[in-house]
Amino acid sequence: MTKYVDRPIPQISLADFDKRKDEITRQLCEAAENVGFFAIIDHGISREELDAAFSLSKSFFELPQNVKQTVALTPLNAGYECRSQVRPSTGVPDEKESYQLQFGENMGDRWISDEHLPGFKQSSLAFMHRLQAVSEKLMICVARGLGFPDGYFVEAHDVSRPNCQTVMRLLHYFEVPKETAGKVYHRGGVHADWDFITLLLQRQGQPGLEICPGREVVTEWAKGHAWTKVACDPDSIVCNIGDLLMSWSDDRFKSTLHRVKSPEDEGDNYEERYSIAFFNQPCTDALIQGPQKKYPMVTGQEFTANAIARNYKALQEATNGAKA
Ligand SMILES: O=C(O)CCC(=O)C(=O)O
Ligand SMILES: [Fe+2]
Repeated sequence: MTKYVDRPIPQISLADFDKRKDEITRQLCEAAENVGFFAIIDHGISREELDAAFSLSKSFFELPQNVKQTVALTPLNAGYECRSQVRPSTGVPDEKESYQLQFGENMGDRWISDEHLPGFKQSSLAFMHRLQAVSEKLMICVARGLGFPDGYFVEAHDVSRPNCQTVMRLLHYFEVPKETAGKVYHRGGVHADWDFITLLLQRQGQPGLEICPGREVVTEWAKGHAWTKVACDPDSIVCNIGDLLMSWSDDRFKSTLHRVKSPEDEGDNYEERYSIAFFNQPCTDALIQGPQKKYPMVTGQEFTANAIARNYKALQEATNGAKA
């Protein structure tokens, strides 16, 4: 049985943003320093827009496998993958499929064609811009909180530039058999995100996301630690700090371990699950260094490459360890 502990996940309203920037900055900094997760409400994206985005996602995942494979995942994190993401924490692929969409040149020819899904690219990009607009509000507050000019992080994540690396990820977790016969079906193994801030959208009645604050446990992938269930409210956007912002804030803001629970305990969600994650990533030439200069300056490209290499190394160690 998993150990659980109730930790409050702060809720932050973005209503009257222009008038309330300083108040929101205070709330956001407190959440980022202590929990690493918070939920935003009054973000301006309507229930209809959210429903439409999930319908679009479903229409993609319902395509035949050979059609989805026409946009197979590239090393630049664009395109479709199925049961291929292996987390260092588990050593086996997550029971899911996902489609990574980017604004910039990394996307190449990985958009599903209009022939298969008319208007998919246009509708997805329009929705990505809506999530970008919400992200930019958070970036302004983070900049204020860290003593940078308001536009500092917005410029570093400018999605109108071809070298932008921001990703919207459509996720579909497969149904898990109720009789697991001892097999653990990992949905989203324990990990921390390596981006700036992640925005996560969930569907009513499709829970599963759990967090484990305490960066010190990262090397053990939170095994044996107490988890907190994140409420599955379709009107709020769950946000978490990623490794990039942790580093860019000289470790003041915490990138938090999280997972999508493997259904195995009483009351777990065994049904299929859809979610949408929006990973704010810097332009490749953005220069990254915190106000106290705790870490050497790196470019956006170097930061992302280092994160991928670190993950790969951890994976090698985990899978070699499992074989030994
Ligand atoms: O689907 C979810 O709820 C979380 C997804 C996630 O953590 C990720 O893709 O990094
Ligand atoms: Fe994540």
